[in-house]
Amino acid sequence: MGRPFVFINSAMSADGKISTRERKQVRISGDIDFDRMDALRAGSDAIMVGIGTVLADDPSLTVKSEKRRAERKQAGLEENPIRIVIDSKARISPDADIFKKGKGRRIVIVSESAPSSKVRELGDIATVIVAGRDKVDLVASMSKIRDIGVRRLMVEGGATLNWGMVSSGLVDEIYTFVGNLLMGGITSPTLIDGEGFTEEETIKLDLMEAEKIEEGVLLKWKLLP
Ligand SMILES: NC(=O)C1=CN([C@@H]2O[C@H](COP(=O)(O)OP(=O)(O)OC[C@H]3O[C@@H](n4cnc5c(N)ncnc54)[C@H](OP(=O)(O)O)[C@@H]3O)[C@@H](O)[C@H]2O)C=CC1
Ligand SMILES: Nc1nc(O)c(N)c(N[C@@H]2O[C@H](COP(=O)(O)O)[C@@H](O)[C@H]2O)n1
Repeated sequence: MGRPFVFINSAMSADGKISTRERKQVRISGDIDFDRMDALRAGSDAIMVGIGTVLADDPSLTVKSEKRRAERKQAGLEENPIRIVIDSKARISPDADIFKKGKGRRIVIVSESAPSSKVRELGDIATVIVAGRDKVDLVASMSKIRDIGVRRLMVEGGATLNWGMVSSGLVDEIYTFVGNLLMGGITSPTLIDGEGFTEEETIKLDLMEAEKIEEGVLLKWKLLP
């Protein structure tokens, strides 16, 4: 029981947006920050994203460095951490890059409302976990993935999943690279969307680190209880 250590890693514009109003992947990080992200991936047991990110970006979530993949293999691990998608209605395509690129286990977490034919189809290429009735229950999901050995979980967004995780009290640390650009837009996704907190509910943070990287800054925050 319990849950893994959970951290969110994200890149955002100076005005707090993680993508533009087109909701497609935007290069915010430079090479150094992408490499830092790759090291975080390689050091995690699993990487998790929401279905919104899969539909928008079609990420592979693989470890890009050959050296890091080799080090994982030497340590008796799969080349890539487990890749997890939160997808209540099983909307992910079997042709998604998460399934096609790189070796390693894939998990799709669906709700009871997912069509059973699609769940069966996904069962051929991934482990399907059911948690929640209409929407994925994130608290139950964390417990289930902890039970299968995930101790360190990297969450790579997007905005709605970040909200779900933070508002459920499931996040320990947040790392944000703030890039030197402005995106604007009332509909552009921010680091954390969802319904938002009231003033009393806001979550206080402890700044662990602030480092200038290329033309931006990396901020590492710990969430306070
Ligand atoms: N700059 C960066 O670092 C990053 C940017 N992005 C950007 O973020 C955007 C995507 O974000 P967004 O559209 O918010 O999508 P998300 O990736 O956050 O996925 C959200 C979806 O997850 C599903 N979900 C299921 N259960 C839950 C739950 N309990 N809580 C929250 N979500 C749940 C919902 O779909 P359903 O009901 O169907 O299950 C929901 O719509 C894209 O524009 C992408 O480019 C993404 C990652 C990193
Ligand atoms: N750290 C970071 N910086 C950026 O500038 C970004 N746009 C992102 N996006 C994330 O990276 C995923 C792509 O992963 P693959 O290269 O396909 O493995 C994307 O889906 C976002 O999660 N991250």
